[in-house]
Amino acid sequence: MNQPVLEPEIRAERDYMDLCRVTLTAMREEVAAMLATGAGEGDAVVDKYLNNALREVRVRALEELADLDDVPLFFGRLDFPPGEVHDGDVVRAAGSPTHPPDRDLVYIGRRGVRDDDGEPLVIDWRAAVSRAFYEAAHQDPMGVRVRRRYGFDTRGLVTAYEDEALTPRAAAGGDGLLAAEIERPRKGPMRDIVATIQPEQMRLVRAPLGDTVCVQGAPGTGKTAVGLHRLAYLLYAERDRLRRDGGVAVIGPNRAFLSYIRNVLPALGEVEVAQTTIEEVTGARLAVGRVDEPDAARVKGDARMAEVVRRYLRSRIRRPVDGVEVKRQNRVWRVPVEYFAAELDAVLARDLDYGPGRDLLAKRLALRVLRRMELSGIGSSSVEALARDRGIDRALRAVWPAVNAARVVFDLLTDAAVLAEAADGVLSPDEQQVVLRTPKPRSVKAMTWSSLDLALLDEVAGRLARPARLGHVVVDEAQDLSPMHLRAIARRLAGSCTVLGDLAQATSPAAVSDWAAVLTHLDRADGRIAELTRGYRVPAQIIDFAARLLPRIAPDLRGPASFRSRPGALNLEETTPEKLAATISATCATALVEEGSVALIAADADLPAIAEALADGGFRYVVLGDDADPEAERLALVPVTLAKGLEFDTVLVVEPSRIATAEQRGLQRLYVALTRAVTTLHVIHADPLPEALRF
Ligand SMILES: Nc1ncnc2c1ncn2[C@@H]1O[C@H](COP(=O)(O)OP(=O)(O)OP(=O)(O)O)[C@@H](O)[C@H]1O
Repeated sequence: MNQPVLEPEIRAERDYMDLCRVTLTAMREEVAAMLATGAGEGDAVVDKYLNNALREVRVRALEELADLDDVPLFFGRLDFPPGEVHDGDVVRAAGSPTHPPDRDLVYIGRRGVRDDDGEPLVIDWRAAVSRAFYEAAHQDPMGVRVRRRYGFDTRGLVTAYEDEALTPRAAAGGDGLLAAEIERPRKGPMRDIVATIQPEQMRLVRAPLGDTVCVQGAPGTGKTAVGLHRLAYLLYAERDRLRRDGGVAVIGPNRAFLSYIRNVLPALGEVEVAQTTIEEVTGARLAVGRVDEPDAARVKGDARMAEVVRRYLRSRIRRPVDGVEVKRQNRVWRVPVEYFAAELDAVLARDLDYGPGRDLLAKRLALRVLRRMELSGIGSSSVEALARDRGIDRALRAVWPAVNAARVVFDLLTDAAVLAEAADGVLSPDEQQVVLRTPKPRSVKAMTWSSLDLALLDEVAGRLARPARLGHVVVDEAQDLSPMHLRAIARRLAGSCTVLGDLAQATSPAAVSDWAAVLTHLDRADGRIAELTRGYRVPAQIIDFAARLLPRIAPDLRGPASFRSRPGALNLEETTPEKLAATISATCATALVEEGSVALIAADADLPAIAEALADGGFRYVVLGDDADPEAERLALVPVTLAKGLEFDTVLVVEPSRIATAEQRGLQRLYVALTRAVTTLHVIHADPLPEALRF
């Protein structure tokens, strides 16, 4: 229900926002002063560690209290009958616009703001009382009488508000501010959506920490937004536990995407989240230098490769032919070969991974020596020290050699005999052939690595030593991960995860094509699969056009029901090869007149020529994937392989048929490209459109 704009009311709300900002600044200054003066710290020597910990907490608090000028400190208000909500949530601080005796007001914002006396000015959107802001409905008002949403200008100043009376008889409120928020021209990285999270999204955001949730959703249904907000919610609700379990991380498809989402969590006050890619997780600092052919990718990404690795490592273990000799205290202590063999059998019976098995064998041999020493009255050594003795090390090298993960992968992928021995009965001869690297790189150092090689490397490394664990992981664009990638994530999961993706956008040949299987590879088969069906980003005219590809790429999926309709949003511009460059230039020029971000998406191979033509025409742009700052120019040239997860106000997709034929899953790639636009899509082509798109 739209209220006429009452100037005094808006002024009062602005004043209140100012008060909140001043209070936040004071909170921050107080922490900064304590940090500077060392207030509360103990003795510099005796309490060194405690002091350091206190300083770390204060530095983090400062980061969390960072104030972004154009981000409003509250975005909603709930009006309850007096006495209805917990006293500590109600705004009573001096300076609040009204202290009406007939109602309790609760302001909702990105983080809680309290005055000197601890009285709340703004309640965090994740607090229990805030739930009603998102979920109160006419059928179930949750005690709320009026829900107020605010509109802001680009500087974060209140310019409007929308009140919704939540009485059973009232008509449903309009979606005016939601539509305005979505259509607000894009500038820079992704924004948070706390002010307008929808009930179906909020149910996923607030899923308990123990729940693994897998969200399938068409383009623009808010999967990424839901994943990031769930992380913020979990950190609010279970921060200590998540810290204890190793922290949290977001795994995204590439650096361009991570750069795009980088501000969302900090804007919500969450600065402790690692944002990374699967290649960074698995790569042990090795970079990706090549892409596998589809046939090779399918085999390398298959979970059977884990068995190949296991067998290879097992084959390195040999029976002992000599006993063990340890020199200590001027004497030689011996473990006869038959006892050595017995220890080996005992360790093998435990079926441990390669690294822990090796450590255990060393310890058991050391214990045997130690017992002999103790029987002789010489017991000055520890098991740990003895396990590192040169004699034990020599014996282990002959029986259970230490291995290097990169070397193992190199041997498996470059030596047909080594692979055949490990993969016999697991991979067919054809499959073995397809993963072998020819010509063979000269050395491990000379090897270039694909994303799937790195997943293999991680599988080996994971059997040598357990990687650091994480309390919760959000995996975005998960439809592209292979079983081997998913195993690498599972290895690091101490708790649950949030899996986000769209099977229709799966472009990787090694991708798992159903969510139940994804959850099984993640070792979270009991995870819940949910679907988001309302599309927020893409207007109906564009999504309906793109959805023509669905029968070919994902026959079981439907396009989203778009939240918005924009007549004129879709423009098909057919031209001739001679006029293609001119058409592109003219469309870019028109698009740049409007406010907001503009992207040109084309097949990777076509982009350099298009870029050159645009440069000749005097256009300034950034090419995504270069080191250049993606926000340096309004026009971005996007190689289609980097478009996933991104969005722009206006998008030009150039020569769809060339995108469709550039790779095996080219139609899926095209579906991604066609669904990046928030307001307008221009499809520019001289070649005929792919058949599925023709009218
Ligand atoms: N409740 C909401 N309020 C405001 N904006 C929203 C809401 N939900 C989604 N959006 C906006 O819709 C756009 C798409 O969201 P998001 O990128 O999370 O979708 P996605 O499902 O991950 O898409 P893709 O499959 O293309 O990666 C973003 O601009 C996001 O801010």
